[in-house]
Amino acid sequence: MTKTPGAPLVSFQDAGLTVGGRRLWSHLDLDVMPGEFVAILGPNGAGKTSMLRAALGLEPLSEGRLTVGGSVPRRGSAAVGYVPQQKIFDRDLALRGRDLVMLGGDGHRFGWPVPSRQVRDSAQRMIEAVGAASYADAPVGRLSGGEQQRLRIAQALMSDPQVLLCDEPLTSLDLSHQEGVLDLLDRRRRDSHSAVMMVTHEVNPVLPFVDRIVYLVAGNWAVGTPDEILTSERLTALYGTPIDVLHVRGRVIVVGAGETPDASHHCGPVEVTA
Ligand SMILES: Nc1ncnc2c1ncn2[C@@H]1O[C@H](COP(=O)(O)OP(=O)(O)OP(=O)(O)O)[C@@H](O)[C@H]1O
Repeated sequence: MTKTPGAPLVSFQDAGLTVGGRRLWSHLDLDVMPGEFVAILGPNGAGKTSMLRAALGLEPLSEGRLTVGGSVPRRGSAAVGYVPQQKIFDRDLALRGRDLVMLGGDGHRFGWPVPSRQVRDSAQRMIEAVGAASYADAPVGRLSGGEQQRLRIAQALMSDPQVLLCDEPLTSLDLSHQEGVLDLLDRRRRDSHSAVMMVTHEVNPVLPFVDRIVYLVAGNWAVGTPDEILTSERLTALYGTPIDVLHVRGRVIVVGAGETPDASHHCGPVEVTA
C-alpha cells in the first residue's frame, strides 16, 4: 500500500453497489483519512457488510470508484485487516486459538507454513493485547463467543494493517472487553495513523472513539460527525419517517426506526442502544 501523506486510505467516489438486483447504496462519497475511526451504522440489510466487502475487493462496485491505499482493492492484501461478522467455530475444530491468530501473519498468504519466530512473537503480543493469553492454547471451538471474537481481532491485527475493517467486532463481548478492544483499536490507529471502519449495531460504546459516522438506510446514506448525524432531524430525513434521537444519561437512543416502509429489512432493534 502506498502511503501518501494527506491522501485518503479508503476513498469511495460517487460509488454505488447493487447485489442480487437490489441497489444497496449509490452516489456515495467518502474519504477515510489516516488515523480516522469511522462507524458504519444502519438497520439490517442496509448494505453495511457489503460496504466492507467492497473495500476488501470481494464485491465489485456497480458504479463509481473505490480505492484502498490509492489502488483498486484486491483480495488478501496484507495492508487491510478484517474482523468478519462472528460465526462460532465448530466445537471439534483442531485449531488452537494461537494458531488462528498466527494465520493472520504469514498464514493467509502462503497456506499453512511453520510460523517463523517473528510470527510467533507477534502473535503472542497480539494475544496479550486483546487479553486472550489465558486461553490462547485451548482448542478454538471450545472457547466462548467473546473469547473467539478477541482472537479474531488479534488475528486481524497481525499484518499491522493500514486499514482495519471490522464487522460487528463487539458482538459477544461484555462491557469491559468492549472497552478494552475499543481502547486497543483507538490507540493503534493514533500511533500508526491507520484507519478503522467498523460496522456496529452498538452505537454507545463506540461514540467516544469515532470521528465520523456513515449511516445507511434503505438506499440512502449520510456521512458526518456523531453530532451531525445522530439528530432527530437528520435521521428523520434519512429514514423518511419520524425518528427521535434521545439522549438519556449520556446514552443515545434512536426510536422509531422499526416503523419505516423498509421494515422488512429491519429485524434488528427498534432502538439503537448500547
Ligand atoms: N451476494 C449477494 N447476492 C444477493 N444478495 C445479497 C448478496 N450480498 C448481500 N445481499 C443482500 O444485500 C443486503 C445487504 O446485505 P448486508 O449484509 O450488506 O447488510 P447489513 O447492513 O450488513 O445487514 P446486517 O445489519 O443484518 O448485518 C441484504 O438484503 C442481503 O441479503
